[in-house]
Amino acid sequence: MSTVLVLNSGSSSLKYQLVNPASGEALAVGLVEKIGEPVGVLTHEVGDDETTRELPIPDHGEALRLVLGLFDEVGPSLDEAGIVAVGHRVVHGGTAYSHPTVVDDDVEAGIAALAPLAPLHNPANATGIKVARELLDVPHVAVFDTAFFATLPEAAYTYAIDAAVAKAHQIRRYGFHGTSHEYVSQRVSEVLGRQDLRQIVLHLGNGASASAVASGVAVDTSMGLTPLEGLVMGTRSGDLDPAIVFHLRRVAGLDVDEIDNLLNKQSGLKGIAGRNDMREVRSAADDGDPAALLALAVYRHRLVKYVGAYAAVLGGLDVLTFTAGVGENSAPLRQEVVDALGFLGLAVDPEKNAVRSKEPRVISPDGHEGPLVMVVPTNEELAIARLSVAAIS
Ligand SMILES: Nc1ncnc2c1ncn2[C@@H]1O[C@H](COP(=O)(O)OP(=O)(O)O)[C@@H](O)[C@H]1O
Ligand SMILES: CC(=O)OP(=O)(O)O
Ligand SMILES: [Mg+2]
Repeated sequence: MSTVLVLNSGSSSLKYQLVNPASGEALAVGLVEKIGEPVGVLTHEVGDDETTRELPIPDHGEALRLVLGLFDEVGPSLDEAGIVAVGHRVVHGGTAYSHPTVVDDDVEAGIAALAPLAPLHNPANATGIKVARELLDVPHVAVFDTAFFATLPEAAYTYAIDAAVAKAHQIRRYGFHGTSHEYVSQRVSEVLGRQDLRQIVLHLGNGASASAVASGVAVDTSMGLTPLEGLVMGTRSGDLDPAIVFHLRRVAGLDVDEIDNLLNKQSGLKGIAGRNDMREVRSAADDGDPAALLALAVYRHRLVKYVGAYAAVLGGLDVLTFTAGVGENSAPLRQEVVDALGFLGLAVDPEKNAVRSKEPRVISPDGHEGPLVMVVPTNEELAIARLSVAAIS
C-alpha cells in the first residue's frame, strides 16, 4: 500500500488526511484548531476512534509535531502505511505555478513570495511546507487552488483597468477552489459518461465560488485576484462596488487593514445575519429572524445571477452541480436556487433532493429533458493525494 499525507494549513488551523490515492480510503483524518490561541484543539480520527487534545499550540511547527506524535502513539504508523509523499494545498500559485509542483527550496521561497497576492492563505501554506519538509523526509508536492483556472480565456481573466498597472502588479483573475472544481466536474463527466458538457459547479463551503467548465476546461470563475470576489460567503462579502472601499476609507475612516478585515472576516452571512454557519442562518430564518431571512435572500440572489451569467458564457447549460458543505447538505437551498432558475429548464425532484448520500447523484426528475441538476461531494484531499503521486512518478 502507498499513502499520501495531505496538509491544508490555514491561518490558525491545520487540516490533514492520510489517504490511499488508489482506493480513496482515508486512513486518518484530523484537524488542529486555534493555533496561536491560549488553548489549541487537536482532533485525530482513525475509523470510529477519535482522539482529542487540548493544549497551547503556539505555531504550525508545534501543530505538525503534535500530529506526527499522534500518528506514532495511536496510529496509523506512517511508515507501515507506506507514505510516499506529502501533498500540500497551496491557495495561490500566481502566474508561476499552474501545475502540481514538487517542492524544493526555490519553490518553497516562490510560494512564500506570493503572500501579497493571498495574505490570508499563502503565509500559512508556506509555513506548513517549511515545517513539514523539516519533519518528513519524503517528496513534498504543492497543489495550487489556482491551477485549474490557468486556462481561463483572456476576456475572462482581464480586469478592465489600466493595462500597465495590471501587468506591473500581476492583477488578473486567478480563481480558487480549483482542485474542487476540477475534481467535481470530472466526476460529473464520469458519472454521465460524457466529456462534451457545459457545466456550472457551485462550491458552497465557508468560502464559496462558481465555475463555468466547457468540455473539462474552465472558462470562467467567480473568485478573482483573491478569494474575496464573487458569491456571498460565510464571512466574505463577495462582489461589491469597488468604490465602497474608498467610501469606507474616506467617510467611515477605516484604514486599509480594517477594511480588509471587514470584507474578509466580518461580512457575508455573518455581516448581514451575525452568523457565518449556514445551519444557524437557516434555523434562525425558519424562526422568522428578519436578518437571517435577508442573508439567505442575498446569498440566493447572487447564486441565481451567477448561474444565469455562466449559462450565457457557456452558450447553454448541460449540468448544474452543487458541492461542499452547504451545496452537499442544504436541500432547501438547492430547491430554492433551482426553482428560481426554472426558465433555464432546470428542475429538482424533491424526493431525490432530500436523499443524503456520499455518492454523486442526479436530483432532476426522472426522464427530465433539459439540463441536469446534480449533487457531487467534493474530495479535495483525495484529489491532492492523486495529483501528488502523479507529480512524483
Ligand atoms: N446540513 C447542513 N445544512 C446546511 N449547511 C450545512 C450543513 N452541513 C454543513 N453546512 C455548512 O457548510 C459550511 C462549511 O462547508 P465546508 O465545505 O466544510 O467549508 P470549508 O471547507 O470551506 O471550511 C458551513 O457554513 C456549514 O454550516
Ligand atoms: C481559497 C478559499 O477560499 O479557501 P477556503 O474556502 O478554504 O477558505
Ligand atoms: Mg473546503
